[in-house]
Amino acid sequence: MGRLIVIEGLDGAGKRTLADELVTALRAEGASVRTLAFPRYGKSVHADLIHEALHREHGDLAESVYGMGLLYALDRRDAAEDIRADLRAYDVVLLDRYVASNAAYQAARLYQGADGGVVEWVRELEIVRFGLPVPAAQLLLRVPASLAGARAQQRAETETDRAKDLFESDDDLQTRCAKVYDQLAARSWLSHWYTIDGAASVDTRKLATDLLLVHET
Ligand SMILES: Nc1ncnc2c1ncn2[C@@H]1O[C@H](COP(=O)(O)OP(=O)(O)O)[C@@H](O)[C@H]1O
Ligand SMILES: Cc1cn([C@H]2C[C@H](O)[C@@H](COP(=O)(O)OP(=O)(O)O)O2)c(=O)[nH]c1=O
Repeated sequence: MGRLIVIEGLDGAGKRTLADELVTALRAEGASVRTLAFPRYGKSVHADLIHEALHREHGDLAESVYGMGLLYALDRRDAAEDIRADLRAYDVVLLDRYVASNAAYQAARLYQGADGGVVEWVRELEIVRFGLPVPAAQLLLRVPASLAGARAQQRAETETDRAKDLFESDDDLQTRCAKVYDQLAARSWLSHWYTIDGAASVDTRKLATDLLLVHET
């Protein structure tokens, strides 16, 4: 069995960039790696509905914290068998966002902390009820909300189809979300968290060797 490793952080933190660099570093160490990003836009009807709701379609759907949380969870539920198969076939399954994104964002939307009701609702729904695999380790790519916002803004201006969505446009939400992520990491929510300073340059070679020492899932 391989290791399920998750990258978490704010919109624009640099998760996708880190994932790309980490794949290269892990392969250089001889590991086989499979990557997947949530939400699975273009592959899951739930993810496509999320995208549309975050771009102001589907009436008041995006206003419902639990409704949106459920769509994210259903997208992952549909991917659970594939993740389990990948864990049997690869040394590392690297995910760009996973269950903790749902915990952090929905808690932030409700002005709750990591000890609040919605974080436990996410755990109960996704881990207990849907039986999603628990990550071997979670990486919090930590950057100030202002820097993540600036990077997301730059990306929106330079890449097509990356106009900021409802969550990305809400600076206060991102600031609260950063706090919930810190709390989840401090509580080792679901598993151990590595905190990475995303404002500095990341030593992906060292990170890769550390991750290969993590117990298999
Ligand atoms: N370490 C970094 N320094 C400067 N810019 C970065 C860094 N990491 C990512 N970026 C840029 O910031 C933007 C957001 O990065 P991305 O990896 O897409 O973030 P995320 O996946 O967390 O939303 C992209 O335009 C990317 O090129
Ligand atoms: C995966 C996931 C994302 N989110 C949020 C985080 C982001 O603000 C938003 C979209 O995810 P994101 O991966 O940032 O997509 P994009 O490619 O559009 O930047 O959804 C949740 O609230 N719960 C989840 O389970």
